Amino acid sequence: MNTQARLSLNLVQLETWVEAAKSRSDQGSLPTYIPQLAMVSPKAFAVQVLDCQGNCYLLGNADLRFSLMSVVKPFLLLYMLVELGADRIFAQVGMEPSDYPFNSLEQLQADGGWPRNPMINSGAIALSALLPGPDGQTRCQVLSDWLNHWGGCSLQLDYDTLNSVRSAPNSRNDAITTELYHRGTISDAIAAIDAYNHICCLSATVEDLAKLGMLLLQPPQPSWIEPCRQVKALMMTCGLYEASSRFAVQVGVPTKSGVSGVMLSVIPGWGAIACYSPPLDDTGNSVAGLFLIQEIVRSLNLSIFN
Ligand SMILES: NC(=O)CC[C@H](N)C(=O)O
Repeated sequence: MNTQARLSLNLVQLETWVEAAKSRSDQGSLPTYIPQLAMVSPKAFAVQVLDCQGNCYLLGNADLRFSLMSVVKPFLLLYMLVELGADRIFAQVGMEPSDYPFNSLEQLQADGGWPRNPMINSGAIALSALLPGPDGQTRCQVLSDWLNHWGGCSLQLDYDTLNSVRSAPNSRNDAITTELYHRGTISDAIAAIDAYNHICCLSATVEDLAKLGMLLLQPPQPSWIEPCRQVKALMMTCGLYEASSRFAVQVGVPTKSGVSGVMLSVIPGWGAIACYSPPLDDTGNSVAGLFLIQEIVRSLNLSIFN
């Protein structure tokens, strides 16, 4: 039970926190390994907060579309848990935090080819192998149709970013995929990495993302309650890679980041915070996003551990 009352948001406060967060973004840098992500404006910014009463707070550029990158991972996991069931999925990937960065081959090798969790690249590539369809495009369409239907959002494949991903071979992801294949975790390496690359390049606005967050907070069917709970637990323990534990202690809400600079927090009983600001810290998390979520959560007593 919460001993401290949770407060509601107002736009004036949000503006103050946004300005403070934006001023910190020059401490971060844009990723260069996907050329398209290095071409965006580091000043680009948008945030949408949707609460469980249906109130919506939006600041920044509402029309801005960005690729989900790793923020698609909780939703790939949700699809898998709902459609294939927890037994099948947790035979394919673990539920332990990772000690190494999100694209670590060493972690996968140390674990004998069994991905630590679905929030890192190895885990998401292993789950992409279970999406139905012959190729990445079809598999991505299956996932985006499903999410658009249930989330009431409009995810679209961003071909420019997909072409950019393909233009700069990612030796780490390729090596992870090869390892998964050789250890027998996946049987079709090409379809798995192709599907993974496609789904990371689904694009959204902060509104789309906040709606997806609400899906985790307000499961549309009773059978989704357990999958949604499991996804939120894994966002809390693994969503920010090596920074997950620190963020859980210091802030305390399930959160997922993506290398495009996107962040999503879901706060049971309260609402969702979707934020986009491209400059990243060393772990690959948005500098402004981390700060903004921390300010909102602390100021309004939203930690799930209160
Ligand atoms: N952290 C991320 O967002 C990683 C996603 C990106 N597509 C990659 O594989 O590197």
